[in-house]
Amino acid sequence: MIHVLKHVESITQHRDRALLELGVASALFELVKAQEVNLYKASQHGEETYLARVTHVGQDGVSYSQSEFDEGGEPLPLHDRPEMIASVEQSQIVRRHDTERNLHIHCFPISIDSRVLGVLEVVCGAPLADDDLGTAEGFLGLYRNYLSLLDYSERDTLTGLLNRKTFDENLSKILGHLLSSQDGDAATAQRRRVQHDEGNHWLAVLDVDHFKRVNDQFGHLYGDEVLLLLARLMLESFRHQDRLFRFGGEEFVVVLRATSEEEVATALERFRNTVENRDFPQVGRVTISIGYTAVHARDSIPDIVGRADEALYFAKENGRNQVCSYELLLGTGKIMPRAAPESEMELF
Ligand SMILES: Nc1nc2c(ncn2[C@@H]2O[C@H](COP(=O)(O)OP(=O)(O)OP(=O)(O)O)[C@@H](O)[C@H]2O)c(=O)[nH]1
Repeated sequence: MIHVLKHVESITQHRDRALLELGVASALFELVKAQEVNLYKASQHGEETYLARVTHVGQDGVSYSQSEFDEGGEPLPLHDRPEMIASVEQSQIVRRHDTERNLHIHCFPISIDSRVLGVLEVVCGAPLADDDLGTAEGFLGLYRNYLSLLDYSERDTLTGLLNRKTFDENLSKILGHLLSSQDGDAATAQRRRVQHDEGNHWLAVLDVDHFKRVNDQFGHLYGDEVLLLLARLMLESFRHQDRLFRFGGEEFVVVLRATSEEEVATALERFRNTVENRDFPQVGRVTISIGYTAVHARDSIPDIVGRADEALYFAKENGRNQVCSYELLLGTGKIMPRAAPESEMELF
């Protein structure tokens, strides 16, 4: 009992998803004497659901993805693993005997508010006894509750998008990853490049045009409705690995991964066009302006946001309802380079 409580204490001291997940997997690995425990996260690509392994605890060691932006191992099409399909679709624990390896695989669905978030896989030499099944379910319940709390503190209450606090944390993690893949040894850098082969990171700031007029003409409630609908359109338009934030007011931020500037420009232009052609209830036509920039390893967060803001400011000053790239504006001489900090301070 004391042993179990120690695990609970260690799990609940984390405010970081990856550490929380690692804590749950390690606790189960030890308590039910598993051969390995894996946590898979579900994601949707079109019609197909994929599972990516984000946490692994086994006799060969421990591994986990360190960032929201690190998708972990290669996504696994769900149809390759029938026990996982059954677990996700029927939302119940499914057990399979892998006769080749003589292992018993137990799949526990992880869902919150009937949304399937993933699967916890517990691999053992023998089927789990009722007591151990109870332990696993208990830890899953703890994990789910804790995840809901984390989710609540990370989201903007009006739109449900990620909030400003989460933005700083996420972007710091990305910069940390970029730096370590630049500075690390060649093998690590190569592995990270493979993991990140979906391209570089870009940051876009989106702002509703003349939003004050919407509030003044239709009232604050309709203004809020516009923000809510806009957030929904963002969720529909951008890809699952792009991160969407509400920065406050009528300003939104998207952190995207793309292989080229054209790809980012196309995604943002498509979204601008979607908004322009949408009929917002009562309010009618709404447009947005967007500024974006590339994210580099040695960037600071204020610098990145400052560059995207400068491109946004240019879009606003030059007719609104358009997408502007900081780098393109700079390259064509439409804006001046931003002043470098006067001196670099070192703090000890
Ligand atoms: N309804 C609603 N309005 C908000 C919220 N947060 C900020 N606002 C309003 O958003 C408006 C922002 O106006 P401005 O920054 O002047 O810009 P704008 O009218 O959008 O004009 P441009 O950005 O120059 O195109 C203000 O009227 C704020 O009161 C919110 O959560 N809900």
